Amino acid sequence: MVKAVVLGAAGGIGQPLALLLKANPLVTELGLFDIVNTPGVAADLSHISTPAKVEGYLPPDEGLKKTLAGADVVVIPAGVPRKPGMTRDDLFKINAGIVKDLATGIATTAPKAFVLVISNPVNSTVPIVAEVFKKFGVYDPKRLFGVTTLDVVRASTFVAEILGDLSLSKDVVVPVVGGHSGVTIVPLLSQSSHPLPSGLAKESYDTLVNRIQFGGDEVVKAKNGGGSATLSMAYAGAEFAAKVIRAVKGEKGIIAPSYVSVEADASGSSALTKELGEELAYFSSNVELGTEGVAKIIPLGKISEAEQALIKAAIPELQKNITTGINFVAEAYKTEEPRL
Ligand SMILES: NC(=O)C1=CN([C@@H]2O[C@H](COP(=O)(O)OP(=O)(O)OC[C@H]3O[C@@H](n4cnc5c(N)ncnc54)[C@H](O)[C@@H]3O)[C@@H](O)[C@H]2O)C=CC1
Ligand SMILES: O=C([O-])CC(=O)C(=O)O
Repeated sequence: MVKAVVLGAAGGIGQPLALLLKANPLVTELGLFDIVNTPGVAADLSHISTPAKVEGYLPPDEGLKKTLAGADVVVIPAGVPRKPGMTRDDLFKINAGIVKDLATGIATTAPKAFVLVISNPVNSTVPIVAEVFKKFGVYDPKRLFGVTTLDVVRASTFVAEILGDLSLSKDVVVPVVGGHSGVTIVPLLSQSSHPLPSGLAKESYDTLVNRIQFGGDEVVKAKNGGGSATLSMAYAGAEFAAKVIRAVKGEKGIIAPSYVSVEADASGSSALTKELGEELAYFSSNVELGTEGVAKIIPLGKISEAEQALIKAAIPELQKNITTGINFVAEAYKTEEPRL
């Protein structure tokens, strides 16, 4: 029995993500929460002939609590998306408060759930969830994930394009590490399961790296004010959620990159710190998943000089984003009690 919950379920990501979770035969219950439209979305999905029983709630009448009751996996795509000209950090002002409130709901109703954060800026919203959980004394770093899967999905697609065969994209695996915004997105193309053409010009390599780092902007620009990636994000989010669910159900050896607290695995994190030459509280790296969430943080291993330079450029930005998230919660609790 697995209860999956989507918070922000009526949105551009929320709806297709809920559809894909409803299509997952391992999900037996699907809880949908949003400030609008969830009863309609739930009624619609409930007619699909798959096992999950679907329920949708709105804020009044303890809707959040009802949605979260008994949740095993909670995915959060609630919040505002970017418009052209904005960075992900520009979303912080609105999304930080939304994520803090939803995290409070999870901490008080489903503190053991695995929490998968999609809402941007992920580099800061994941620390926000952690800080809220700490205030309620229910924090387990193994159970908190920033969803960076879309970067991995994009890397697979763009590498397959360069190799001239899109049918390869489902098999191409490129670790993408760091965080989830611009220069903090670091593709380790030297570790691609399908090596790049040996004669690839430096300029083409740089273009590929830039496209993976700024793939989100490509979509924001094309949507021209209509938001950011939703369908590819729903696909990526459902893929990651499916991996977490399979691991929790006992499947061994499942590995996926995710933005996690380095506290989730002490030995992995000290190896990572050595590699980075810097202590970071959160970092996206390949993670082995297990029944309790993060089983192991896998260090970067051998990377190229170009990748080392990319990581060096990512670290100060990541540090700043992490501190912003932590400070936001500390500030909020100066003037309010941590309660739902
Ligand atoms: N991690 C990643 O790779 C990606 C993250 N994102 C982020 O995901 C977020 C959502 O994007 P979209 O679905 O396109 O936006 P959207 O505006 O289409 O949907 C967001 C939904 O959240 C709901 N919402 C707002 N406040 C809420 C609250 N307090 N409780 C519950 N629901 C609430 C809204 O009613 C709306 O239905 C954005 O922050 C976006 O930047 C988007 C793409 C990729
Ligand atoms: O670009 C955005 O704002 C949404 C996002 O995170 C992505 O598509 O990677």
